[in-house]
Amino acid sequence: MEHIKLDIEKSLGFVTKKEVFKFEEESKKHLISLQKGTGKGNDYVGWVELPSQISEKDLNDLEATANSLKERIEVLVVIGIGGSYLGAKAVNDALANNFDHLSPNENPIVLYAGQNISEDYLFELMQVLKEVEFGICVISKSGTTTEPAIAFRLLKELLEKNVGKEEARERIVAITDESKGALRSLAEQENYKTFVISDNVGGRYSVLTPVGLLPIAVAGHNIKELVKGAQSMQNYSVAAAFDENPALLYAATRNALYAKGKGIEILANYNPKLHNIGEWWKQLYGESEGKENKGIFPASVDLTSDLHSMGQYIQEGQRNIFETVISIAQSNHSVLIPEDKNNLDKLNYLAGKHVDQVNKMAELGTQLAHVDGGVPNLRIELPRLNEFYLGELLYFFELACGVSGYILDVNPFDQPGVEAYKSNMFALLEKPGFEEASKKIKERL
Ligand SMILES: O=P(O)(O)OC[C@H]1O[C@](O)(CO)[C@@H](O)[C@@H]1O
Repeated sequence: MEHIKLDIEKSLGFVTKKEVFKFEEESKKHLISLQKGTGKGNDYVGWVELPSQISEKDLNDLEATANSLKERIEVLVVIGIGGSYLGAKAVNDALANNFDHLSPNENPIVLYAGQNISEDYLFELMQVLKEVEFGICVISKSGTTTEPAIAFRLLKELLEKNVGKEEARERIVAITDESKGALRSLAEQENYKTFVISDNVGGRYSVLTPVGLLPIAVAGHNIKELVKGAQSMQNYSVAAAFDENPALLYAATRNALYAKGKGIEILANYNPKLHNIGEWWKQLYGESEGKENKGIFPASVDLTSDLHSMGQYIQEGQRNIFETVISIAQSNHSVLIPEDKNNLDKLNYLAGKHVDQVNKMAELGTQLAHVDGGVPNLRIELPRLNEFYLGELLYFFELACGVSGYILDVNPFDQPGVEAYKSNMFALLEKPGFEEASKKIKERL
């Protein structure tokens, strides 16, 4: 069976193999702590065994809910922020036709809300939703996050106005905690279909729970294959030797590079469908590792597009970065560059070649240039862009993140720093309970 592969060869001029392999025993130990739940943040390691625990029945239930929504709606609005929407968006965008919005297929279009507090965004979204049959999948683990709560209040009201309370109830699904939070109470009171996010799975590790799987199923993608891919990577990661174990090797190499002053990691792709894999990955690694004044800063670029904007910096800016390239071995479609008898554009030397051959040479040329410019390169290769290998990729990144966070000696499963902006915002908005903080913050203005 073919798996996704990690190649660290082009980072070895910057760290030695010995410096990477120094983490071999430690990373194996951390893998066991994750599996046994004996490390930091062990209340939140439910995702480690999750792929193998998802049952056929769970998947059938999700598909049945997706199908019943599909019968009623043209558009599904996924309301959520952070881990409550990034995984679904990453997978949906990776698998969708780039131009689905211009030639709709039999599946509903998935839109997103609650991931910002922009009045213009919500106004324009509601204008669109007035004219279409829509449903809502509202997702919040805590059930109390302000951004999605505002969006849900507005869109629920609009939906009830459009189709009446009874029909709206059939079109709303809530995914939240089993018993706690405002969303749970609301869902129970309104009698919505609900799915549970387990207590032991944090938002950014939740893409393989209903949080990711339901919106992915509604968009028409094969969630069984996605889960199968994650299971395959779960099984492989337990058994593979260190030098063939992508998750352990990735965790070790990035920590070896970090120890050499490489404090920024840029995740690069050569296929625009992977843009939101980068966004998902940034939350996963940023929230997991950026704490106690430590952590690699996760950034991302879409290439070759960003070679014409960020390329200059990557090539010649501060030498504190390394790059991890996601490459798809074989494209899903075939386009050949045609011969042109006038050859005014001087492109005939490419005639007969696949566009992807050019893309691959751009990738290789860039990788060599960046290495020459002092940027260590790692390369992750997916045989194809499909549900199975995306499932492998997602689980690979999650597992590597847990191990990497433990090597860094932080709790990769909390995010205490996110509260700071929330408390200030609540104080500024004079939320009940924040009277003291309100007074104090206003003195600073
Ligand atoms: O699902 P919730 O509880 O609304 O949280 C959304 C996001 O907010 C955070 O708690 C903080 O950003 C993330 O960890 C999480 O993914």
